Amino acid sequence: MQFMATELAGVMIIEPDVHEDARGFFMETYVEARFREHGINVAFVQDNHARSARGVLRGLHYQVRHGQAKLLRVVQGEVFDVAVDVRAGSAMFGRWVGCTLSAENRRQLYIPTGFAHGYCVLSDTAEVIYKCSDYYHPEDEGGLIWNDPQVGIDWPVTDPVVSGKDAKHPRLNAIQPPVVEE
Ligand SMILES: Cc1cn([C@H]2C[C@H](O)[C@@H](COP(=O)(O)OP(=O)(O)O[C@H]3O[C@@H](C)C(=O)[C@@H](O)[C@H]3O)O2)c(=O)[nH]c1=O
Repeated sequence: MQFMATELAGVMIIEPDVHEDARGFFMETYVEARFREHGINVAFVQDNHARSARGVLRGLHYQVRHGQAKLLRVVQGEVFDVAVDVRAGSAMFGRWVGCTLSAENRRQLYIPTGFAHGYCVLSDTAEVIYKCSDYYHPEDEGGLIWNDPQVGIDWPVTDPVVSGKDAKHPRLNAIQPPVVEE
């Protein structure tokens, strides 16, 4: 398992060691002690699984008081996955990082609390699974509009399919900032 830093401190790409043999493959996807060695010291309490069609864009989401660190991977298809630093007062406020996650590259993306998250689908369908460090609190959901020019995410899709909810998120300068505990 290799941990690679990104331009946004705290957001990490994790590459598994894949053991292939005549039967198929085996890989470890989460080993608490290894993650801790790399500064990822969270307790995951919820796992999610979503399937989406080509061109779907979900996000950008975070929870305001019940921040969720997330560990994402793709088990079918390919997505472009994005984290945006939305922590008020952060030197990196509004900066984004993106990474292609696919069933083929088997990469994982770790996103700490305080970051908005979203992804778009690059294959006919894609199935994303992820662990979260807090429970879903729908009343606590914060959102950032996916195409805010101030953030300038270079999405590899034009005219994506977004939910009614996601079409209404505010721009960066009007978001409700997440409460980040030190
Ligand atoms: C996120 C979530 C949704 N739901 C329900 C609410 C709703 O009826 C349905 C679909 O919800 P949403 O439209 O919010 O699903 P979705 O747009 O996929 O929401 C997710 O987007 C990505 C980008 C994230 O980062 C996640 O944290 C989460 O916010 O599933 C749950 O029951 N539990 C959950 O944890």
